[in-house]
Amino acid sequence: MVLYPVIRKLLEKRVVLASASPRRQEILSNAGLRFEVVPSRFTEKLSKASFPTPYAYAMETAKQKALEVARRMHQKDLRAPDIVIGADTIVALEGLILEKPVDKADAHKMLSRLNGKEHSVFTGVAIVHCSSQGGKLDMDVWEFYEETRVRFSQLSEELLWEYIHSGEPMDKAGGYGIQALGGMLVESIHGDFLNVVGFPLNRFCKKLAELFYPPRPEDLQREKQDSIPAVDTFDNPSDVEGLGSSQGGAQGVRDRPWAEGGKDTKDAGRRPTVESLPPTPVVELIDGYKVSKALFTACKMKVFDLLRDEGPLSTVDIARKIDASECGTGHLLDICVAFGLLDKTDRGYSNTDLASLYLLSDGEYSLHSLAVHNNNHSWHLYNHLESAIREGANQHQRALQITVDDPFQDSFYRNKEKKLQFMRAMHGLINVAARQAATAFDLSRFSSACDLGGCTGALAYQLARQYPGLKVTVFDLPEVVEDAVYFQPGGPQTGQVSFVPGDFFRDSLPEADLYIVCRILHDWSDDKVHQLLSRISSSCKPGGGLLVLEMLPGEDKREARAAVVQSLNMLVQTLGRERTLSEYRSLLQAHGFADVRAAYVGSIVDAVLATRV
Ligand SMILES: Cc1cn([C@H]2C[C@H](O)[C@@H](COP(=O)(O)OP(=O)(O)OP(=O)(O)O)O2)c(=O)[nH]c1=O
Repeated sequence: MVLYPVIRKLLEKRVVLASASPRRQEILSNAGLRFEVVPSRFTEKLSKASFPTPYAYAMETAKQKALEVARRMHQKDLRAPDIVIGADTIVALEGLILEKPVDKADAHKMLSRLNGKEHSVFTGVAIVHCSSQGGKLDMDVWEFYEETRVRFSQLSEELLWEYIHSGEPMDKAGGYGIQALGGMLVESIHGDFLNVVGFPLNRFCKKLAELFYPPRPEDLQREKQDSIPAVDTFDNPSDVEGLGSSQGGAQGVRDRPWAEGGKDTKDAGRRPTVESLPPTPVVELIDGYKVSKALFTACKMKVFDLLRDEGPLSTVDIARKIDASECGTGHLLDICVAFGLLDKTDRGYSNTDLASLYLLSDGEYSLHSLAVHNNNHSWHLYNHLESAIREGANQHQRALQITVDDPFQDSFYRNKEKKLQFMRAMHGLINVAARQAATAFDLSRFSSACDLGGCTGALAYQLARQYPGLKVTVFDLPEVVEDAVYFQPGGPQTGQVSFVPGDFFRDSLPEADLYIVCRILHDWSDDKVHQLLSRISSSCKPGGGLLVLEMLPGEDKREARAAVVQSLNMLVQTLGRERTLSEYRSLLQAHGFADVRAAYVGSIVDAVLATRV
């Protein structure tokens, strides 16, 4: 039986499971999927320390497993499969990632760690859609993860060893198999059981549904928010052709790279009525600014730092320490709990993992300064959004009484304090995206790179970490370079990175095999972008590369929410806008670059790589 038409859609495709795991094979074939099994040869050796979260590591490993198989099959057959599915399951406990034990002693170490405690099992899944033209392989990747919480009973040493001697732990993440003898170790589980066994089938079906079929308004009403749409939602004779039909899918639509939103002729002209539309999304949209402002305020008042240093704390204690009213503090804390930033127990409030990772003022992936910058700067500009829309121009003059020819020199860097705030904000943001940006393409053929407008060097250090043979020059304004030293991380890669002060519109660019512009082109008007590209093009040798890291909105601008929001932000704050892949392709080709390729890697930047002819 094929339960879901989304699975049935895949029956028409050549689908490959890039996994040797017998559990994954069983789960997918039980669901009615037909596929070939080609185990991946990707060795699971990514540096765990370079990932902000355990699930980011699992997703990247899953992606690399699938990409390896797609490339190998394409090379061998000159015909890649249509779809390659990769997965990686890990166990995470107190910031530690546990994979398969290497021997019995290792299994014992892992099981002892898990003993009597709750841990998370994450499975990262990558669905790679392949197409080839003229022998060249194009791949779009769709990634997601699922988390299941599992609690172990308190187990005796004797029982642990007996279990280890059964041999079951050896090929399983965390050293146990919940589906067999290991089930006896487990006291409770919260979440998808199959996710623990190696494949989150339910979430997989939902993802496929998202990729193929945009929901219709009446379906939103009929289904629970997070449910798999009912069969008749899909069984529509005018539905999309399937994965293979969306030529260059990810180029056009990123959130659903392979769907053809709005093409469903049966729905054309249908209007949602008040009775059929759930009001919640609109109310949530209206309330969005209240939540943002609460988050900014909690950051500004350093609530998360306080709880890291002294938590758990009660409302009264927090109010006293942040010098605020008890009633106001209570509201602020409640909002943080409701949005998953704080936990509340009998002992008081404490940071969740999310807050510890992103909202402390000094964490590696801290977005604290970004929140403060939004509060202190962007917020004022957005008060004049209507004027920005009417005039099609930024609002520095109205909001801050500043005439802006150059948003950086005239506004963001207008005094030392503002400059450092902006640098800190960008540093956190780029750090979060840097790993995915650095590995979106294999850059190992380049021996030198120049990151134009590379600010604190966040991307440069990550590139150095990923490519030990690469020398990276960060080229930025003198006032930025003078303070970049405050952001230098420790570690051997610092020797690969150097800073050169200069203005990329005026001064000669450092020599490099690869030029990089990360979130730079979107700041500028088309004229300025042409100027800059022309300067890069003159400096770049034939065969050299240009890597553009920007968000890529869908061609029809309805998709890729984060990108369209960011484009609006560019209007309000700068002289530029986000551009689509085809716009970048034309720009790059006009300046002597060819072989323009795109990788859709994340919500902060996507990547476009081109070669100088
Ligand atoms: C926690 C747990 C994991 N596992 C398994 C699922 C995965 O097969 C394995 C984790 O290893 P993975 O590296 O995710 O997968 P794999 O090596 O088996 O296969 P491949 O890399 O070729 O895709 O652990 C269970 O079977 N039961 C469990 O309870």
